[in-house]
Amino acid sequence: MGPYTCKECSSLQTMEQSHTTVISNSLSNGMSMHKNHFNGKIPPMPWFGMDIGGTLSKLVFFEPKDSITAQTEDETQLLFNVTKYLTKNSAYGKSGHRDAHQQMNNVKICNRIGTLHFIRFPTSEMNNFLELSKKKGMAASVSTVCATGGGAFKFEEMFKNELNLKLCKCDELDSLIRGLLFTVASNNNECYFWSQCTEDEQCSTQEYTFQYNKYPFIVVNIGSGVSVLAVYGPNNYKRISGTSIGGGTFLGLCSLLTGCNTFDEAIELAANGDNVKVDKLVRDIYGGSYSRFGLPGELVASSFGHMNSKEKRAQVSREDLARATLVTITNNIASIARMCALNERIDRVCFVGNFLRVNPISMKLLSHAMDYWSNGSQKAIFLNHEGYFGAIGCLLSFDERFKE
Ligand SMILES: Nc1ncnc2c1ncn2[C@@H]1O[C@H](COP(=O)(O)OP(=O)(O)OP(=O)(O)O)[C@@H](O)[C@H]1O
Ligand SMILES: CC(C)(CO)[C@@H](O)C(=O)NCCC(=O)O
Repeated sequence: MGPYTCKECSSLQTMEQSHTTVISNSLSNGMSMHKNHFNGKIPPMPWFGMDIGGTLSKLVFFEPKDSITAQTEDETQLLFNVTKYLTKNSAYGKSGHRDAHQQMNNVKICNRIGTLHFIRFPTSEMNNFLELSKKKGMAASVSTVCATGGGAFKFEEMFKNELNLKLCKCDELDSLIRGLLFTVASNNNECYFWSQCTEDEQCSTQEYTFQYNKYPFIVVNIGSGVSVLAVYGPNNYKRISGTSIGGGTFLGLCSLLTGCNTFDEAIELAANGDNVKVDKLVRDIYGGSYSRFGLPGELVASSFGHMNSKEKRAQVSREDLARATLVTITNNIASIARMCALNERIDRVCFVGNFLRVNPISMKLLSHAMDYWSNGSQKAIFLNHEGYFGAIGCLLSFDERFKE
């Protein structure tokens, strides 16, 4: 992960030519931060980081809360208008949402103290987002947007043509790791795990003190598709595996099988269904467990294995099908994560990505699978800002640009 991942941003490149002062590091994870004084100024606000994914676009907005005033009256007014629009609403247009519960206070970026606001909208609504940005004056007020995810490449021309905005492109996995390390370093209560996941009633979340400055660890990013990374240091990671069977697959298959229209609806259906009516279990084949190889009777032997029977098909509900789809996708991800962790000899596995949004069923399944098959040696860790690390890391790379 190089310091200059946003190489294409010409305005920032110009800024770099002015003199740079090293400031103290607000991250204690080894990523040193520097402040560039281009004529004594840092880039004009508002500051955004954007992660344009295959399904969802994530926008992180930095609202300054310190007493440092803007350089010009125009800047103050523009910032005021944008801040008011973004922070006084929690819905934007038809499909934009602000996740107020994830708001991060007292964050230090570019030596400014402020609040991070988290907004998401479907990437398929990009046209409407650009229209709204124009209408609300956001585009006019912003000089630079750091963007990551595949969409930073796919929509680059569109941003230029529609908003006259040049995207400062950052790599999505660099941004993910940078954002994750920063967030964990900034929030003591960012990480948690699920304990006692075999007993559904007793299964609950517990805060996890993640020693983020201790390496290595695995990151499994479950977005539309899945990327598995092994992180060996703040600037040292590799993408060790991936699968196309991810969050997009769950939503796609679930929509086909149940006719549901949204992710939240799919999860709600799954919460009220039973996969045992759809899946063939070990006990359906053995009459009990296959003890010789440690396969309990309740284990799914064959996902959707009952669905070849017309009789069984007549007995399943939409809820059962949604549950079976969720269990199938999640178990497959758990298997890949386990094998990766084993191969790399790493025991801490962080699961992130918006597939885990409002999705305790998958988190419990992942936790149980990691724990059970590793005899307790591998640990599944979850983070509160699940799907926003790419966008956070992207905003930070704005800051990182000011390295000497
Ligand atoms: N409101 C939502 N709308 C659509 N999908 C959602 C929503 N909330 C959660 N999801 C789930 O999150 C997944 C997208 O996650 P995420 O935003 O992390 O990935 P992405 O950046 O869009 O994808 P990729 O990284 O593969 O390009 C969806 O495939 C779906 O399973
Ligand atoms: C293509 C990306 C990296 C886009 O975020 C993601 O969707 C992904 O990792 N998909 C899985 C691709 C694979 O390894 O099979």
